[in-house]
This record gives sequence, C-alpha cells and structure tokens, in this order.
Amino acid sequence: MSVLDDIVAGVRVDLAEREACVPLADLRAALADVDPPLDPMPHFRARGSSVIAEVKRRSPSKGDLADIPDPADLAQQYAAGGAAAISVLTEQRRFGGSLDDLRAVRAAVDTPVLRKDFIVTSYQLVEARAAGADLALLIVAALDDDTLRRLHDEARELGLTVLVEVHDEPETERAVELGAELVGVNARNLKTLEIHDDTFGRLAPLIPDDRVKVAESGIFGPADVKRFVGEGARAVLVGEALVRDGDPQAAVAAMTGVEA
Ligand SMILES: O=C(O)c1ccccc1NCC(=O)[C@H](O)[C@H](O)COP(=O)(O)O
Repeated sequence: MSVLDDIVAGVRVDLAEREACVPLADLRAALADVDPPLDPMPHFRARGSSVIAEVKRRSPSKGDLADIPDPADLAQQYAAGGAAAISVLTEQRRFGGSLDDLRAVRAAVDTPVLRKDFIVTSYQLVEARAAGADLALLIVAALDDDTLRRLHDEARELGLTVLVEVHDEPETERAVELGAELVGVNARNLKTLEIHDDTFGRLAPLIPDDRVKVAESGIFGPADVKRFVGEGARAVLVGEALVRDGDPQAAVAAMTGVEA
C-alpha cells in the first residue's frame, strides 16, 4: 500500500467516527453561524512571491518537526510576517493536527486559512467551512476524476477556494482541465517521500498563466523561493522551515515579495 493510500485509509476510519457523532445534516446546519469565507486571491501578489505558511507538527517523512503548544500564536507570527494564507494540517494520525488547530488559527487571524488534509468526502469540506476555513486542499492523486470534479464543485458551492495539488504530468492535465484557480505542485514524491526540486520547473509550463501556481514542499529560504518565482510560481507553501525557525515572522517576511 502506498503512503498516500495508507494515510487515506486512516482518514476514512477517523471520519466514520466523527460522522457517527455529528451527522452531515447537523454539520450543514452549523454553517449558518459561520462568518463568510475570505477570498484569498487578493492576498496573492501581482509581482514577487506570496507565502502560504503552514502549521505542521510532524510528518511521515521527518517525524516530529516542532512542538507547537499554541498554533494561534504561530499563525499570528505568520500573519505579521505577511503570509498570504495560513495552511493548517488537520490530519491527526500522521501529522498530529486537528480541526481544533484550525479553529484556533481562524479565531486568531484575519488571513485566509487553508484546511490541509486528505479530503475524500463532502463531509470533510463541510467540516472545513464549519471550522472557519476559507480554502481546502484537493489532492489529485487521491481522487478519481468524478470524485475530484464533484468535490471541487461542492467546495466552491460552500464558498471555499480550492488548492488543487499535483505531482506529475497526468495529474497536472487533470487539474488544468478541472479549471483549478490555484494549482499546487508538490515536489514530494508520495511513494518515496523524497523531494525532487525539479518537479515545479517541469510541470509549471503545463499550467496556464491565468492560474496561481504554487510551489510546495522542500522550500527552506529566499534562494529556493527566488528559483521557483523564476520558474513561474506566484506562491510557495512552506511548512518544515517555518515551524523549525526561531523567528517565524522574520522567516515569512524574508520569503515574501521575492522576485526572480
Ligand atoms: O510532509 C510529508 O512528509 C508528507 C508525506 C506524505 C504526504 C504529504 C506530506 N506533506 C504534506 C505537504 O504537502 C507539506 O506539508 C507541505 O507541502 C509543506 O512541506 P515542507 O515545507 O517540506 O514541510
């Protein structure tokens, strides 16, 4: 079983437990009390890089990354550094995250918030919106075409902006065909977990320039950002480097506005 299949299998088990506690109809009813979603698009710079800064406790590839006792405080530092959006990894088993982390971040900042998870059902999208997320991630590799299109449509009906993540040429074609506004190219191979830093440069030319191209994973500083901006990235999604940095505000600021 691939790492992705293994993660998704665990996600489905946890999801069944949550659905047994809170049925979808009740979750949908709760949406009436949630503030409207923020539009992240104006937060992406016309020139130079934007940063999607991630709250990431641990990962399958690196194990424990950082003790994050107060995700709201970390998010405030990201926002003060000029983050265009804040990504919260909510998957629990392999990443140590939760929807409580997302709620805490949402309450602490006015910056758009991304639910970064392995989303395979409508329930997770409604959960994301009910917790205050403005964006949701859909990973092409985890979804067949019909499910990808259905979840993409449902997310947009909920007011969520979708970050559609790809790893190779066929997935990129599917994302473009879908009409994804935000396309994330993840440099981490989901079979080996290795980072291949030529992935963005290979796939970016397949994505039309009217889409926001996001370089994801293995980005450690302004020099990496500069290279990806030169290859067409409008934004970078950064986890490990920021959660390990003693001054996350300064680290986000240093990666923001970088030009080719
Ligand atoms: O981070 C992992 O080990 C991982 C393994 C399997 C599936 C997804 C994984 N990460 C999710 C991400 O996309 C990253 O958290 C994100 O791109 C930030 O990456 P990094 O800056 O390298 O922490």
